[in-house]
Amino acid sequence: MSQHRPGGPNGRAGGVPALPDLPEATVARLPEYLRALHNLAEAGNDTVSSEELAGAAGVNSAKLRKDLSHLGSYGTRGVGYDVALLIDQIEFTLGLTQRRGVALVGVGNLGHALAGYAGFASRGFRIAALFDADPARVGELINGLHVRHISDLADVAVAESIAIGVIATPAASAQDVADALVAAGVTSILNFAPCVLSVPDGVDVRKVDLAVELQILSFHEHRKSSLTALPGGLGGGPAGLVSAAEPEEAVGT
Ligand SMILES: NC(=O)c1ccc[n+]([C@@H]2O[C@H](COP(=O)([O-])OP(=O)(O)OC[C@H]3O[C@@H](n4cnc5c(N)ncnc54)[C@H](O)[C@@H]3O)[C@@H](O)[C@H]2O)c1
Repeated sequence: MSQHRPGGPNGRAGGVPALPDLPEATVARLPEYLRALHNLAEAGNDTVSSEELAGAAGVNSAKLRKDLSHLGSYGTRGVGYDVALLIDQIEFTLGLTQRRGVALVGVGNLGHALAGYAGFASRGFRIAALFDADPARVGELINGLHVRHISDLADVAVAESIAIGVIATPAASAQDVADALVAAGVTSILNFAPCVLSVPDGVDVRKVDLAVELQILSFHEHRKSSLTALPGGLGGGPAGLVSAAEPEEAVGT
């Protein structure tokens, strides 16, 4: 994933007290902690040690303690963290205590799968509107929502308090869709189209591209095979290739 965040999160919350800024890598790990905490709560755990929670979230415990200290959460020596309290703190920090309306634009192969996914609601998101430009798709009922024409976006965005727009159109249309979302007052965009979007300051864009993830894994496969092919194994290989590779944990932290 990549992120473009020109404006930063502070100072534009419109009446809501400004949250402390957090390192981007910490923000990216908070949802993992939250998922692990919900699992622990469902299994009947009231408290959790930093080691247990770190293991469940797949990070090291020192990093977890540092991340949670940004939230003012330090746990209790010998007891650990209060699971319910930590869930509240992370949900508050991530802004999940307020349900945010999501509009999905582009209801083709990918859009259908996203629109039909029940997991968003259980994690705090309501898909409130579906849009497409193809008249043949308009009116189709998916998961209780009728697909609307993209020309209705501005009106529906206001009526449904849309906060986040998801773009699942071909790349060629994605910038137009982003412009329409921004014009409709949407300030957060999740872009599945394989292209870079240009947006004004104050609009956050996150990009999801599974092909990029596969290409990164391909690089690691390629690198592993180049290392094992060398006499002596690790430490060899083309110098630039080996020195350019950093452990995933070290990136952006
Ligand atoms: N990020 C990922 O991992 C990932 C995975 C698969 C597909 N994709 C991307 O997702 C996008 C959608 O893929 P798909 O297979 O669902 O394509 P698709 O052709 O099946 O669906 C695209 C839909 O967008 C609609 N559309 C086109 N222009 C529009 C506009 N201006 N406004 C509203 N709707 C518009 C089309 O009518 C169509 O229904 C593509 O950009 C594709 O490259 C990304």
